[in-house]
Amino acid sequence: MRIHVVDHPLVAHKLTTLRDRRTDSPTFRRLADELVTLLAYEATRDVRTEAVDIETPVAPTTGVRLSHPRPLVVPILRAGLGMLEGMVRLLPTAEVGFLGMVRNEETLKAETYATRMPDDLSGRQVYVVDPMLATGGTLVAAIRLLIERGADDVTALCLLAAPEGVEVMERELSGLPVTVVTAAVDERLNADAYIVPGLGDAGDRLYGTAGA
Ligand SMILES: O=P(O)(O)OC[C@H]1O[C@H](OP(=O)(O)OP(=O)(O)O)[C@H](O)[C@@H]1O
Ligand SMILES: O=c1cc[nH]c(=O)[nH]1
Ligand SMILES: [Mg+2]
Repeated sequence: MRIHVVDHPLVAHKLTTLRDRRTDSPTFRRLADELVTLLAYEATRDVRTEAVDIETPVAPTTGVRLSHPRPLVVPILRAGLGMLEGMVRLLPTAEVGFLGMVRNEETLKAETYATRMPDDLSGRQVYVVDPMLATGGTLVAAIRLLIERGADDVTALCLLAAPEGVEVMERELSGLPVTVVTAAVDERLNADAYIVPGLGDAGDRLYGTAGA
């Protein structure tokens, strides 16, 4: 497994506002969307392409286009939905699959409540989007499922990661074709397995359900 931390002043600027507890849900959603675009630019560096012959108004030439089979983008519901639009804006021909997963806040185990994507992912490049990599339980389970279905290249885009979660991913997904792209690796997890300093509960902040 490889990890890539996107080190860019615009990413750091937007992430700081995202972390700020005073940032309201509409602004949080907009910033998450903008950050995905910046992360996706890095994350799609190895997206598969093929040569294509075209004619410009001036001359014939050979360019590139995304190759078949199309990449699959998988948001992990609920919070991952906040990253979907930004991702498909950059990869408009991508297919989209869905994984509904929630972390049981007592056991910290990821529970899957919805799966809607192709059964056969043989030879597919997959981009998983989920803002938070905390204990790593959710992403490890999601990526195992994708690889069991045949995906041969999985990139996870996260807004924030905890070092504990990165370590779990490295151990559990060792030797597998997996890359994690994130805007930052924070200090640690707290006793409730929330990322410190983090940004709180990403789903609640995206959808205005804090304290609900
Ligand atoms: O790395 P982990 O310890 O597994 O935690 C990370 C998961 O927690 C959050 O989702 P949550 O369970 O809050 O669900 P939600 O998106 O519906 O709010 C987040 O979006 C990840 O999916
Ligand atoms: O800090 C965290 C940890 C898990 N899920 C979140 O939304 N935030
Ligand atoms: Mg949540």
